[in-house]
Amino acid sequence: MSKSVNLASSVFRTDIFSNKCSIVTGGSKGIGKAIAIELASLGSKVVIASRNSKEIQESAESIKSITGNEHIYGIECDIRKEESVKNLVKSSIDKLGGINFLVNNAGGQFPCPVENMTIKGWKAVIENNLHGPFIMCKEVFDSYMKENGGSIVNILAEFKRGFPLMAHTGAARSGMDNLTKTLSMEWASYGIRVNAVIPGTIVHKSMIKHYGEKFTSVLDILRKKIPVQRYGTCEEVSGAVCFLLSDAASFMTGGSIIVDGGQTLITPTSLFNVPEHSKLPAFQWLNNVKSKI
Ligand SMILES: CCCCCCCCCCC/C=C/C(=O)SCCNC(=O)CCNC(=O)[C@H](O)C(C)(C)COP(=O)(O)OP(=O)(O)OC[C@H]1O[C@@H](n2cnc3c(N)ncnc32)[C@H](O)[C@@H]1OP(=O)(O)O
Ligand SMILES: NC(=O)C1=CN([C@@H]2O[C@H](COP(=O)(O)OP(=O)(O)OC[C@H]3O[C@@H](n4cnc5c(N)ncnc54)[C@H](OP(=O)(O)O)[C@@H]3O)[C@@H](O)[C@H]2O)C=CC1
Repeated sequence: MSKSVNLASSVFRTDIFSNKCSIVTGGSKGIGKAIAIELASLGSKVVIASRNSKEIQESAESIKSITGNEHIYGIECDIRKEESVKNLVKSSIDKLGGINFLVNNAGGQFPCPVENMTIKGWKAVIENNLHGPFIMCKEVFDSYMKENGGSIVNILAEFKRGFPLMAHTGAARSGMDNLTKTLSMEWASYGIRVNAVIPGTIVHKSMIKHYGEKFTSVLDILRKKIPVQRYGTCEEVSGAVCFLLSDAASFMTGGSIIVDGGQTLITPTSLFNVPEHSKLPAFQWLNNVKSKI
C-alpha cells in the first residue's frame, strides 16, 4: 500500500507569522499582552505600546523570555496624542521594517452614570476608545499600509443594547464598529482588511485592580447567567485576533467576532436559566505564562 501524502496546507502552522511585523497598542498587560505573546510565538516581530514607559519595557522583556522571540520592542505612546502616535509608527517601521498588522487594543473607561459624568471624563474616554484608534489607523495607513496592504483588528466592547454606567465607552465602541466597516470598504482596494473582536467579560489581574473590590462581588451574579458559566481568558480573545489577522480570515473584512461565552444573548426578559455546569472550560496557556499576563 502506498504511503499517503498530506497535500493540505493549513493556515494553522507554528511559523504562520514568521515574515510579519505587528503593532499591539496596550500590550503591557491583560488582553494586549496575550495578543503580543501569541503573535510573537507564531513568529511575528512585535512592537507593544502604552503610556507607562517602565511597564512597557518590562513587558517587552517578559514577552521575549516567554516566546524566545528577540524582535519584541516596547515603545511609550499615548494613543490620544497625534505626535505620540506619529512617533510610535515611525519608530515601529524603523525597528521592524514595516507594519503588516495593527491591533488597536489600548482603551478603557470608568463606570459612571451620565448624570455624574464630567465633560472632561466623557472626552477622555471618547479619545481613548475612538479618536486614538482612528489616529492609529490613519497613521499606519499613511506611513505603510497604503503602499503595502495589511490587516487591522480593532478591539471593541459590546455596545448594541446601550451601555448603562458606561455611556462614554458605549458611544465610542459603537463609533469604532462603524469605523471598522467604513475602513473595510474604503481600504479594500489597498489590500487592507479591517475587522473587530468584541470581548465579553475577560477577568484578569489588571482588570480586577481597575474596577476594585465592589466589582468582584458583582461578578458572580453575572457569571451564573452566562451560557458558558464563567468569564473569559485573555488567551481566548487573543486566538480570535490572530485568526482575523491571518490568511485563515482572508475573506473576512468589516466583520466582528464576539468572544463572550454567550453573554450578549442574555436579555432581561429571558426566562431560561442555564443549568449550572463546568463543561466548557477555558482555553489556557501554561501556568507560567498565565501568571505573567
Ligand atoms: C462596581 C460596578 C462596576 C461595573 C463595571 C462593569 C464591568 C463590565 C466591563 C466589561 C466591559 C469593559 C471592560 C474593560 O474595558 S476592562 C479594562 C479596564 N481598564 C481600563 O479601563 C484602563 C484604561 N482606563 C483608563 O485609563 C481611564 O479610565 C481613562 C480612560 C479615563 C483614562 O484615565 P486618565 O487617568 O488617563 O484620564 P485623565 O487623567 O485624562 O482623566 C480625565 C477625566 O476623566 C474622569 N475620570 C477618570 N477616571 C475616573 C474615575 N475612575 N471615575 C470618575 N471619573 C474619572 C475625570 O473627570 C478626569 O478628570 P480629573 O482627573 O481632572 O477629574
Ligand atoms: N477585560 C474585559 O473584560 C474587556 C476589555 N475590553 C477592551 O479590551 C481592551 C484591553 O482590555 P484589558 O486588557 O482588559 O485592559 P487593561 O486595562 O488590562 O489594559 C489596557 C492597556 O491599554 C493601555 N492604555 C490605556 N490607555 C492608553 C492610551 N491612552 N495610550 C496607550 N495605551 C493605553 C494600558 O497601559 P497604560 O495605562 O500604561 O497606558 C494597558 O496596556 C481595552 O480596549 C478594553 O476596554 C473590552 C471588553 C471587555
